[in-house]
Amino acid sequence: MSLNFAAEEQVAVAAVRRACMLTSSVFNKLVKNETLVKGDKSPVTAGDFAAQAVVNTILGRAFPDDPIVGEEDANDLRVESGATLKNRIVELANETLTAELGIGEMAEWGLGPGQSRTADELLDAIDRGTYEGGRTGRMWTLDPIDGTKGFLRGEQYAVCLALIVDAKVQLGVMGCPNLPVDASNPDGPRGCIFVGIRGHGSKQLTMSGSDPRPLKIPTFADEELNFLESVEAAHSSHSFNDRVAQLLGIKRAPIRMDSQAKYCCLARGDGGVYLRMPTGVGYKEKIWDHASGSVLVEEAGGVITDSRGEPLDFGLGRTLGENYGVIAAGKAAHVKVLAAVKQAKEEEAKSKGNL
Ligand SMILES: Nc1ncnc2c1ncn2[C@@H]1O[C@H](COP(=O)(O)O)[C@@H](O)[C@H]1OP(=O)(O)O
Ligand SMILES: [Mg+2]
Ligand SMILES: [Mg+2]
Ligand SMILES: [Mg+2]
Repeated sequence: MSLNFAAEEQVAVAAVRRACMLTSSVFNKLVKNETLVKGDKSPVTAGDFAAQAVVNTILGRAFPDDPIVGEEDANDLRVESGATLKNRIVELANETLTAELGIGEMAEWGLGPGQSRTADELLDAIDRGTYEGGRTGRMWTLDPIDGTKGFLRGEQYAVCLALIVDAKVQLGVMGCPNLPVDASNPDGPRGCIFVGIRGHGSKQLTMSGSDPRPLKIPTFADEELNFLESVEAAHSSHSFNDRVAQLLGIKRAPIRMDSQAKYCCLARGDGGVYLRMPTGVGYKEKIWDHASGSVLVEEAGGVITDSRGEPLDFGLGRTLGENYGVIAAGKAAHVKVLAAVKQAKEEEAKSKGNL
């Protein structure tokens, strides 16, 4: 029987839950000077930094020897021009770390009333996330807000945390504060946590980490299949997906959603295929954008590969290396989608050759 990572699961769920409390509460209060534009033109908010500070503080206390590959770093907060944003992040992170949640996590992990950290401690916690990754050993990977653009629009985003051991994802935990608990009731209650543990299945929990519901990807009839795809056309090619859908005879419209919430929706059967093809040259997918989603999907009975049918390699460092896209689906659907993707790629290559 494989390890069940019970201690890691407990810590990761607690950390993700606290980070989700933070991001939900900050959303309504964000003001203009609480968002920066990073070097790659993507936005980052006080919520991203503060959520990374909270999760890394908790991981640092519970597993002090584990390195972390996190999306954000504190460089922009250590300079004079970042002082206002830094103060806001310290305030938000401490509000969250000291909250009294009435569960048995608190003293042991340095959480709860009276457990405020200094600004330096919190910036250092953010910078615990600068690990380079690699092929061997244990490491965590964190996206404190995946789908920042969705977060800013008040739509879908996810707090994503995964444990990787020797380049294999063993545990993935995702918090989706805005995701309907039940897709068939889109106006009903929102907010859920998803957990995948290698060899032990996938489940959906409430936002407080209770009431586990096992997840299994259903087998879709061909006419029921549909795509889960990015909202942002710059992140993944909509036109390529349309061609693949056409080749497969798919009639249902795609579900467009930001973030790894798409993997959560795939794992519980809200949609049948996650397809993400590169839009242009240069962008490399990051390990924190796929690690937790990949184990969730696999443990719900699905398959995840690149567009050549090769497994994603989490041992290359902070990125997944050269970008061949991502296909995730239930077993039977994956075979069909992979074949259609190959055909669409051949067509594309031919039409480029003929130009
Ligand atoms: N040019 C890009 N191509 C693909 N993905 C990107 C690009 N820029 C940012 N991302 C990341 O894509 C993910 C969102 O993808 P999706 O389109 O599936 O919602 C996020 O992780 C986002 O980072 P971030 O975590 O900063 O939001
Ligand atoms: Mg980002
Ligand atoms: Mg991301
Ligand atoms: Mg992010």
